Amino acid sequence: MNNNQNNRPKIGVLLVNLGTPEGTDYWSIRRYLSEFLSDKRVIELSSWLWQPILQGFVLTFRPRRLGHSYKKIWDKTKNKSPLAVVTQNQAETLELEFTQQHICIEWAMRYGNPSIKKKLNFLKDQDCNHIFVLPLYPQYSATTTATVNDEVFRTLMGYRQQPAIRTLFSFADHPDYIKALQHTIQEQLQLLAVQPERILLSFHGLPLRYVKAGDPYERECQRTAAALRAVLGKTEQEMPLVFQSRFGPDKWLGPNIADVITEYTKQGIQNIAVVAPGFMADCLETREEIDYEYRTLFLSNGGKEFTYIPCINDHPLAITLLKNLIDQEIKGWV
Ligand SMILES: C=CC1=C(C)c2cc3[nH]c(cc4nc(cc5[nH]c(cc1n2)c(C)c5CCC(=O)O)C(CCC(=O)O)=C4C)c(C)c3C=C
Ligand SMILES: [Fe+2]
Ligand SMILES: [Fe+2]
Repeated sequence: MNNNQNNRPKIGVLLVNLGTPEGTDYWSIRRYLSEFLSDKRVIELSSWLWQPILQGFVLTFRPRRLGHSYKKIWDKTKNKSPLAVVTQNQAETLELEFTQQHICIEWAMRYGNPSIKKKLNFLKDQDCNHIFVLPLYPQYSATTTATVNDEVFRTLMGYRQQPAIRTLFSFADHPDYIKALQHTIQEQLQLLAVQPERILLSFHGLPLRYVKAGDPYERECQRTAAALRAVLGKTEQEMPLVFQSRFGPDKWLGPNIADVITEYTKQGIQNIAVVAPGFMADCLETREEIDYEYRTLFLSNGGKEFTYIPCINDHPLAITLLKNLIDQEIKGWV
């Protein structure tokens, strides 16, 4: 029963990230990948074609290989994946910023747990009749932001009394986001005896056909890259935009980070840094793929210094960014 039926808004905020397995064992990873890769926003193929490949081939072999990768980065103290640890920290730290205003801050994962449905039900039980959904993706893509919104509205289909909802398109060049990135980059560079010859801005890739069909993600990444170069005073050559995490046989957005790194080593470039501005939290794609796989690739091809610059995670400037995004979006409700 909603005790808050009058006009007085009670506000809930739901931070949503991608999702991650609950363990490093075969079945935990299989469950997670099966939900993720069955999402038609993510894999745009007919189910007749894709499900037999997914269930028969991908989910037979990939979970075992991924299990080894997740084990390398697993948070052993909390027995959780870093993506879950950081997202929870972000929400809990943010909550402290809003105690005066009685705004409920919750976090959810698009795939796996805690689910969007569970957290929306929780906010409903707290009488939140105004909910701001904040997908933790700085750059919009239908494969990430839109599928969060889909899931939110699918859940609301089961509500007789629906809350007012706001969503966020993106924050690709929001000044507070750029400031948080600028700070983490400069902080890491200050620790280095010799400055890198290149700082790669590495973003999660996307199949090229999605971009050709109208997904604005590539432009969104370019906006972030341009804003970062401007504040750091770097050229495109010094700070190139690259894409990582290719999956499947499709042609993906380029340039691919592995090709760029290999080319650098051929040119005799010996000192590089990599930052992944598209990720709000360190995860498999940064800690394992960049900091381990691409480091190994660079060093084994003759590179000398490889610096991985962490994501903004729960740095105070990341919390300021999230706080300001919330303040900006709930205006008119308070
Ligand atoms: C066609 C497949 C995929 C698309 C499209 C895609 C887009 C996309 N993903 C992220 C962020 C993350 N992806 C992560 C892992 C991951 N991504 C895919 C596939 C696609 N992603 C797979 C199969 C996996 C699992 C790992 C693997 O099998 O290689 C993660 C990390 C999760 C973790 O547990 O740490 C993130 C984060 C974005 C931003 C994006 C679109 C731009
Ligand atoms: Fe700092
Ligand atoms: Fe992905």
